[in-house]
Amino acid sequence: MAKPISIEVWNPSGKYRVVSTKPMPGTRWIHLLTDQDCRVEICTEKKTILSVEDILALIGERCDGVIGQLTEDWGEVLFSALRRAGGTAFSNMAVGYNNVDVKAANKYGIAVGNTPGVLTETTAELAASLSLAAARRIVEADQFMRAGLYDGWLPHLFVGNLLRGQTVGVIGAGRIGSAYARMMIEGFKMNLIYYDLYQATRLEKFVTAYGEFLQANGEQAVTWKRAATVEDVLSEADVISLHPVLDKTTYHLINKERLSIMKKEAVLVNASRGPVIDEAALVEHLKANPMFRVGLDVFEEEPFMKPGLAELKNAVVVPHIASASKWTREGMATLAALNVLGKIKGYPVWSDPNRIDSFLDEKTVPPPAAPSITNHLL
Ligand SMILES: NC(=O)c1ccc[n+]([C@@H]2O[C@H](COP(=O)([O-])OP(=O)(O)OC[C@H]3O[C@@H](n4cnc5c(N)ncnc54)[C@H](O)[C@@H]3O)[C@@H](O)[C@H]2O)c1
Ligand SMILES: O=C(O)[C@H](O)CO
Repeated sequence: MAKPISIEVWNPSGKYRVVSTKPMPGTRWIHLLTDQDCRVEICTEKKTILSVEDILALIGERCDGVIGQLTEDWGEVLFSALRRAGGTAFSNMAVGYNNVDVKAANKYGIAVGNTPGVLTETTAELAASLSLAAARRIVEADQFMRAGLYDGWLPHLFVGNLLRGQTVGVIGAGRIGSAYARMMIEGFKMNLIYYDLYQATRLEKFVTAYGEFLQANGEQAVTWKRAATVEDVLSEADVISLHPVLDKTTYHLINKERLSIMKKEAVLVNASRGPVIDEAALVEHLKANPMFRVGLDVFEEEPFMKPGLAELKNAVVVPHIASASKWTREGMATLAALNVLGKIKGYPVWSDPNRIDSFLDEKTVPPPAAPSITNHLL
């Protein structure tokens, strides 16, 4: 018999049963559900990554909707079980939903929600932090200090890269990629080259206007270029940050060949999804090119790093924390809960998943809508 899963229950007499596979920050998301007649069951198992079997046990015989996490494998098995339990709604507590088999969800009539917008600036700020940390060798220098090795200022000590006036490359100039680009351009007066399947018109207008502003103030204008190929970005840029969705077009987008065309002293940042980079090829490239630096928030086979990466001084590594600010994580929990509630209640999908502020204002009642449903099943 399967081991029972430990849960915390809110509003036991609620009509609709909503399960969250993890405790999530804040309590607003819980109250939004319980105020609308939901019984909320939160999995409190200590285990970090739940298996499909664990989640099947959580879904049980009757379940209206589930809030899940990007570490879980949401496919045929779970969606069919959710359907059998009478469920119609699932939401990831994440904007990325490459862990979800949307075709399987469609087959069982389950709406799939995600949490865009609320994490855009937070994630871009972490990508900017990784860019600076890698360019200026912050982690290496910190370790040096703590090891008691500093015995005085030296002309060559931890010399890194200057960002001002250099070129920032962005691959995937959607919400986060564009926010990151604006930070690097406005903050460090970098020029932009980007690659995306679509034109980033608002970003281009921003760079043009900022360039004109700088010029009017006697400074050199910043410039932008939309690249025709990924290779153009990789060969031209000094700092490159990856922000595309993960799908079959972006799997191993950065591979051995593409690493080889990058500048020897370039900085590469990844706060999108690990498999966008062939991590084994990256380790080899970092070993062969000690002046090439990376800042990584995500890894190909989380929670693991490919052999050799942890020993490399030219890599800054953090554990998938790009959206980890209190406001953002509470907002993600709220959006995920409202996606599930919206489907249960039969509300329409919000018209613009890029404008979700009205769901996040704690002082007002959120609109009767599901903030972001990716498969239009409402
Ligand atoms: N590290 C983290 O904690 C964290 C946090 C938030 C988001 N993310 C990841 O970042 C991704 C982007 O989030 P977003 O809100 O900016 O999404 P978005 O949809 O606004 O942007 C994604 C962009 O990728 C582009 N794209 C798709 N295929 C491409 C290709 N083959 N080549 C180049 N560009 C391509 C799209 O056109 C789009 O502009 C998410 O899907 C998620 O995986 C990670
Ligand atoms: O896709 C996402 O939202 C992240 O990876 C976690 O914030």
